[in-house]
This record gives sequence, structure tokens and C-alpha cells, in this order.
Amino acid sequence: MSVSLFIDGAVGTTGLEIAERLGGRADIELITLAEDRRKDSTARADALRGADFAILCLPDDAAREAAALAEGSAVRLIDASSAHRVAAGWTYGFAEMATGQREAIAAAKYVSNPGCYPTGFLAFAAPLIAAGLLPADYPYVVHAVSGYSGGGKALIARFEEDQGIAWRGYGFAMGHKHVPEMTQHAGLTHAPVFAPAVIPAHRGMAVELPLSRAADPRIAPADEIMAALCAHYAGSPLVSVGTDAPDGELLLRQGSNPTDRLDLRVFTSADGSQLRLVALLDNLGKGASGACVQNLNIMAGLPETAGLRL
Ligand SMILES: NC(=O)C1=CN([C@@H]2O[C@H](COP(=O)(O)OP(=O)(O)OC[C@H]3O[C@@H](n4cnc5c(N)ncnc54)[C@H](OP(=O)(O)O)[C@@H]3O)[C@@H](O)[C@H]2O)C=CC1
Ligand SMILES: CC(=O)N[C@@H](CCC(=O)OP(=O)(O)O)C(=O)O
Repeated sequence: MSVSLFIDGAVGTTGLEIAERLGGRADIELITLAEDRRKDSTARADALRGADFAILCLPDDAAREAAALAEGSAVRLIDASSAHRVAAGWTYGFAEMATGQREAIAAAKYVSNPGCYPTGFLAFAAPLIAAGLLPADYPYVVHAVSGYSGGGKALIARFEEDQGIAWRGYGFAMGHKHVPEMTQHAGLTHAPVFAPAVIPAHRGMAVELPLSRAADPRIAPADEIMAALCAHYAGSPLVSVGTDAPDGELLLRQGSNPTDRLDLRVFTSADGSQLRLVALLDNLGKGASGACVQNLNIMAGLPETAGLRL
């Protein structure tokens, strides 16, 4: 028995990676639109409304339009964009984030995939704040670097045309679209200060949360944080927790293979007064397409990691 799936935005960066992960699966029947009809609202509405599932790999406005086109039909949606991540009626598609989240996704009609940067931040902040090991009102700062495929076709073209860019800082108006979901799903009192940047690698991402126990003793010691994270992610096929940095460094490599893993690392100073929590992931993997496929598997009652790159 198979389920039918329409990918709206199938020839974009995330859409293509989803199709790659689904290739050859007998349990998924892909509905496709010809090149000259893929932006036609009538064709998209028919495809959306006729499918069991649809994954929206679109800019935010087009994702909102797709959700409206699907309204009243039986199709269950997974939205890769940031249009619905804090919207009422949508379930946040990060199965490992909190107890009960996987079950909520399995039962949901509308699932919003997390942003790539929030996946790294929330992997630490959500369970640790829920457990009382980090305070909700700490002035969190989130540093992050992303491969340029995180910006879709437009940023890929820019970095491929201008090979001289070594670092691109952005988000200096502090209004990055990922801040609301980080704030809401971690249960923060104050929005975090978010400092993203892009590096000249196609894919890959590091998200870092620096913490000062000297400034706020409510932050739990590193061994308690490690124990809590190990317990929270025990048995997860996608998330690892550790304290290792081979040769004292963590590397993102040019030309690395796609992965749907999320690797969490906890570091502390010798006196225990400072911590650095670092998440490593593939922006197109657990940060986007891999997470979409994981959510589809959960919603359709299929093996959760089918098609994923472990
Ligand atoms: N890239 C990443 O790492 C991540 C992306 N996302 C999100 O996923 C979504 C898709 O991103 P991404 O794949 O990178 O973006 P791309 O720009 O690579 O692809 C978007 C696709 O949507 C198509 N499109 C645009 N408007 C419409 C429309 N009205 N109807 C049908 N198709 C349309 C585009 O067409 P055309 O080819 O003609 O331009 C393009 O193929 C975005 O919301 C993004 O923020 C989320 C997490 C990570
Ligand atoms: C490098 C880069 O430009 N990244 C994108 C985010 C990619 C992503 O996660 O997309 P969503 O916003 O849909 O979550 C950005 O910062 O806007």
C-alpha cells in the first residue's frame, strides 16, 4: 500500500533533495507537474487537493497560497518554509524536541518543518529549559554559520558566481525570520540575539550557544547538561550527543556528503564557569529536506528513517 505525495516547488533546492531521498521507494507515489505547469495555481490546486500528502518547498508567500489552495481537502501538509512555524493550527515538525512531539506530528494535518538554524538551537534549548537546567530568561546569543545552499537557488548562484566571498555576515537588523520560532518553541522570555553567517561551502551548518555560569549560576553544570541530553536523545538514530572535538577542533568540510544527522557537542572550561554548546548539521538534511522526509514517514506511519542519510 502506497501514499501519494505532491512536492510543491519540486525543482528547487529542498524539493530536489526530498525527491532524491524518496527515489525508488515503493511506498510513496510521487505526483509531478510538467515544467510549464509547476507554477500554475489551478494545476497546483488539483495536485495538492488530490494527494494524500504535500510538501511545500516554496518561498513563504507561495507556501501560504498553497495552504489556502489545499484548504477543505483531505491532503496533509508539511511546510518547509517559515510561513507557519509559529502559526495556530500547525504542529512544529521536530520529533525529538519534546516528549509527545512525535505523536503530535503523527496525528497532525498541518506540520511546519523547523528552520535549519532553529533545529540546532532548539535541540539544546528546548529540552534543557523544559528540564530546568537552563533558565528561560537568560540573555541567549546564538552564533551560526551555514553553507550557501541554505539560501536556496538565489544564494547558490551568488556564491558560485562570486568565488571571492570568504564570509557573509547578515541579519544585522536583528529581525531574522528564525527568531520567533526559537523564542516560542524554547519558551524564552527574551528573543535571543541571533548572529548568522554564510561560508563558501555548499552545505553544512554549525549553531553555537555560549553560556556563562559565572554570570548566571542557574545554568546547570556541564555534567548535568550532558546527562540530560544523553537521556533525552537516547536511542535516537539521528541525534548524537558528545563532548569530543578531535584535535581540539570541529570542522565543516567542503564537498561533504549529505547527511540527515544532528550532532550535539558540549564543551566546558576547566573551572566549569563557561560552556559552549555546538550543534552540527546539514542545512539541507535535518535542517530541511531530511526533516521533511522524517515527518512524512512519521505522519504516514512508515519507518521513521526510511530514505534518510544516516
Ligand atoms: N535551502 C535550505 O537549506 C532550506 C530552505 N528552507 C525553506 O524551504 C523553502 C524552499 O527553499 P529552497 O528550496 O532552498 O528555495 P529555492 O529557491 O531553491 O526553490 C524554491 C522553488 O520554489 C519555486 N516557486 C517559487 N514560487 C512558486 C510558486 N508560486 N509556485 C510554484 N513554485 C514556486 C521556485 O521556482 P523557480 O525554480 O522558477 O525559481 C523554486 O523552484 C523556503 O521557504 C526556504 O526558506 C528551509 C530550511 C533550509
Ligand atoms: C544561508 C541562508 O540564507 N539561510 C536562510 C535560512 C534557511 C532556512 O532555514 O530556511 P527557512 O528560513 O525556511 O527556515 C536565511 O538565513 O534566511
